[in-house]
Amino acid sequence: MSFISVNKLWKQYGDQVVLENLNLDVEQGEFCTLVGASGCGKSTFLKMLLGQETQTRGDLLLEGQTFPAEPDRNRGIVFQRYSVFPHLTVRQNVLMGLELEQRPLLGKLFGSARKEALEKVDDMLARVGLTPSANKWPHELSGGMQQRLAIAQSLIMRPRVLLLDEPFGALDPGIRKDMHELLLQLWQEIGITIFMVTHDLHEGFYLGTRLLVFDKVRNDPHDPNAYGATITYDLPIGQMDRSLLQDIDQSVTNTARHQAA
Ligand SMILES: Nc1ncnc2c1ncn2[C@@H]1O[C@H](COP(=O)(O)OP(=O)(O)OP(=O)(O)O)[C@@H](O)[C@H]1O
Repeated sequence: MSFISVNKLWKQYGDQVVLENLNLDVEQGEFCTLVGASGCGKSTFLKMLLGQETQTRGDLLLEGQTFPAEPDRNRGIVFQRYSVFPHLTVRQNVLMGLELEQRPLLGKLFGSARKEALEKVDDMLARVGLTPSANKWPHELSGGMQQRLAIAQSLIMRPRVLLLDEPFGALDPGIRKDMHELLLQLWQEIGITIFMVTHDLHEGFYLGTRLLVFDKVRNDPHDPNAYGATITYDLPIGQMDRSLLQDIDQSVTNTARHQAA
């Protein structure tokens, strides 16, 4: 049995078919990168993995069981735009998840429970290089630091699956590179399963162990909503040659042009 199984999965919004017939088996610890033309349903797929959206048809299974219909601690997500709380310091931002989990009503920990939680928080801040900024407010951080905080906030909950929706899309190239190294290091240390959407095929190729290409194989010019995207390539990275990368780039660009027409 696979860690995550996707069987004949479809997603429709009204008359619009967004995703059609997705089939996928993912093992624990895999790092899947998702690429595809804008509007091909990559974020929608992440939302289904998160439990924020439900499929129209088909199965989405976590260890053979239907995915929980609500976001829970199994899954953490980081978006392109910073999702941290502006009124909490860096340390409080990371602590909050633990407090809400252990004291859902009060949202506060005391005594030894708080001390223990703060040790975990400080360890996580050290991992993402934010120890010197622990008492700062989010607005005092750079974009890269805010994304590191968002990642720390997700990872402190020890999710089994980390979902990343273009997490580095808004960052400068130099900072992006640093974030790549940090993410690879955390992924190796923690052994978490990652799904990451990116617009940058080369980023997807560099970071993942497996590249999933979302694309439309069917197009009706008179009814652009009639068909959805599916997974057209599912490739173990490392066994791919440059010409295949160019083919994928071309195919994704063609779909983007179709959609824009
Ligand atoms: N809640 C919703 N209600 C109706 N339509 C939606 C909803 N969410 C997404 N869509 C539509 O589903 C399609 C896929 O959107 P989605 O955001 O998943 O694409 P994407 O591949 O992630 O795009 P991008 O790369 O631009 O972020 C789009 O046409 C979008 O308008």
